[in-house]
Amino acid sequence: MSLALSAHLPDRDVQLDLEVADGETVALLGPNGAGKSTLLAVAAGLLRPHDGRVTLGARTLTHVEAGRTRTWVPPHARQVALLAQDPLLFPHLSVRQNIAFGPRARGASQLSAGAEADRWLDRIGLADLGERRPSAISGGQAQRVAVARALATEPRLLLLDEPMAALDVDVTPALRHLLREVLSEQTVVIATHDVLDALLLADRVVVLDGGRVVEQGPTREVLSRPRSAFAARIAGLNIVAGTWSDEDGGIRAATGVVVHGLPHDDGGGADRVLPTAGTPMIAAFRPTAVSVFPARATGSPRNSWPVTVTTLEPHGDLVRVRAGNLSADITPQAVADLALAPGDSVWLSVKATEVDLYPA
Ligand SMILES: Nc1ncnc2c1ncn2[C@@H]1O[C@H](COP(=O)(O)OP(=O)(O)OP(=O)(O)O)[C@@H](O)[C@H]1O
Repeated sequence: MSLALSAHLPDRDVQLDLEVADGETVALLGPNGAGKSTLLAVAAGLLRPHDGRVTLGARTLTHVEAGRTRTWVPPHARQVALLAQDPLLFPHLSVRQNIAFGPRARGASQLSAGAEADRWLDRIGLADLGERRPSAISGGQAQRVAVARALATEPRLLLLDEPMAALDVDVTPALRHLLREVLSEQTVVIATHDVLDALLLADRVVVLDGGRVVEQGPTREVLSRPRSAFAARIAGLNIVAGTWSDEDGGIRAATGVVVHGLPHDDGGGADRVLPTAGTPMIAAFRPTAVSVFPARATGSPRNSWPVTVTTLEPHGDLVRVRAGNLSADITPQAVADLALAPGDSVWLSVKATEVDLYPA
């Protein structure tokens, strides 16, 4: 079922708008406090907006105007399943009974609800553990059971709130694999911090920040050409926003910094068309393309900016040097040669050919 949601919650300074097509999986990305959980709670009927509407297919689930409720379907009658970080299984029921609970509540006979639970146990690879209590299985297994229990209710919309967050990293691949398999025919909204969830599970990502949608699009497009600071961070790219300047042959940021690069053009080739002056654009480049120098770099067409080092942190085999919003990944040897430390004044340098420029 397609979802359309619009919600204004002035007490949280939140205005959220989201549309999800039938069968689509959308990942909600954003920093803490961006509004991801609020959006899921509004969709699930756990939170009433001051103004807003939630429709699933042709059915209105929530309709509130200036605090006055016009339509309100309670959570249990929405055919919406919400799966939280904590699997919240019924502790006094067996794993199998937990899964059979939804079909039973919908009026299925004990026999057919049990058969449905057995199919799910098989599908999640836990056929041997059906008679155990939730306290006698692992956290990763419990989360699989929670997925099965949610889907056994045949929801028209599935909401996942950071489903991997409480799990050990070694069990997340198995759960992600299961989700990828079972989510394909569902309409799903998944709130996550994790770029892998977005890449492996979602058709589209919606980036929230400060209670608003700041960016959205197909997952690959957003991660390869991010426009918001958060999407750039999870895509592992530096971005600088500015406007095209003919005279600089690059973009000029509000801070006065000029970034030279290759303007994106769809055709490619010799007759590339330069952007019009003043066009808002983003410059993106990888931290591994950035070098750190004690003085201004010269030589091949380069960008070179004076910065102050804020932090140094390990990043794989390299060291990530952060300077404000910009990062450079350099070798530990280079850090030692430069005797780098936070507070140092250095120059960051990146070749223009390493910088991708595209419309903001
Ligand atoms: N129970 C609450 N009462 C009042 N304000 C709240 C409540 N929960 C969240 N907020 C506020 O609503 C805004 C959105 O928060 P929300 O929890 O939806 O963000 P989030 O993206 O889910 O963050 P996180 O990743 O930390 O869970 C924030 O400004 C937050 O402080």
